Amino acid sequence: MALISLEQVSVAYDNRFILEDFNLQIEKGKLLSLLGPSGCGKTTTLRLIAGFLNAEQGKFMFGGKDYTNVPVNKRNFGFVFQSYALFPHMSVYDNVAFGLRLRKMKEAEVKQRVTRMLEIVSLGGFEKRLPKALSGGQRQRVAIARALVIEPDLLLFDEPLSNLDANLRVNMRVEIRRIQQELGITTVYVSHDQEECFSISDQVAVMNSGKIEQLAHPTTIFKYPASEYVARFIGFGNFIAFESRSDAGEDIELSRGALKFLAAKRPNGAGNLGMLGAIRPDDLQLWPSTQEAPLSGNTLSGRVQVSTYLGRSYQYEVETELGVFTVNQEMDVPFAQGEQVTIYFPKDKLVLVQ
Ligand SMILES: Nc1ncnc2c1ncn2[C@@H]1O[C@H](COP(=O)(O)OP(=O)(O)OP(=O)(O)O)[C@@H](O)[C@H]1O
Repeated sequence: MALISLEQVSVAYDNRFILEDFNLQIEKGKLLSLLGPSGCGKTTTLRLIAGFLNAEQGKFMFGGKDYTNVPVNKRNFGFVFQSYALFPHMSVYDNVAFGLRLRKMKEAEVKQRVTRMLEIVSLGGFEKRLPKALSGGQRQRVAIARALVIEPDLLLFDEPLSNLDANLRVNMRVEIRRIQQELGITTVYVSHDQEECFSISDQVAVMNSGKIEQLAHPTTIFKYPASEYVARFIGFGNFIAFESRSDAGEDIELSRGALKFLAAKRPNGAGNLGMLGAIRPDDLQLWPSTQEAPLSGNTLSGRVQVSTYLGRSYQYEVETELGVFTVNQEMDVPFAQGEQVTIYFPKDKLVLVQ
């Protein structure tokens, strides 16, 4: 049974629905991310779960109990926000101890818990420091320790890493995942950063205008986006609108005018619905048109319009009779502008979406 269940929830601001008939289930001990562009309703969903916001309609079930009208202070949930919101005049120790003292816990136990939690977030020895004497990453770890020390039934993160620089973000997300798994704590994590969500989640819910477009394991979303929206959001930069499709054993035969293409069926037989083909720029390869592509698969003739150097690879904009394709390719000797090329892509990299 799911630990969290949002059932047919609707939330409106100023008579405008932000979430409508919204459903979401999360299993105990899992980390689920809400991923989507700015304004799609991620924070609203999190605030609803936290209890900062009331739904117009629908139910929020937690551990089999109706939590819809349970006030914030009666929900034993921990929060970590984008701005760490530490108490500036309190030491690291007192910041972390705050929630326990509020619960009137005995000082001996407070000490035991705070010490253990500071060890978990690798801040043992920092007890007496004030927040202003800490780095951004250390402050965020104090915020995480403060949220965890109350042993919450649920942990809620809202863009917790967006104020940190790139290297620290990567380290911190590993840290968050490690702590979450070590303590087996159910977590909802909001971010608009795809890589961040994919790297730490058991499940990712991709949101679009207050609806979940796809909810699945990160690898499933990465390989098999369910819709054009999800495909675009996670970097499938090339699309072909097919005119016909037919079953051909292991494959699906597709056509657009006189051009024929093949898509591999998905291993579990599911998905690959629709007539719109999506391919990542990294999954296309270019060959000089004078050479034959060495592998069997899909090909399309084109001409290099623009070539840009990305460091590890080159990015090409290639003009074809089906529009402009973006190709990322690692190579020592790049294709020149105006060069005639063949675009090649294997059938298992062509994904059909709706
Ligand atoms: N208090 C409010 N009053 C009116 N409209 C609001 C309020 N809070 C949010 N909204 C609107 O609700 C929509 C969803 O906002 P929400 O904060 O949930 O988006 P988000 O996906 O978290 O975006 P971001 O990544 O920018 O934080 C937006 O269009 C926003 O303008």
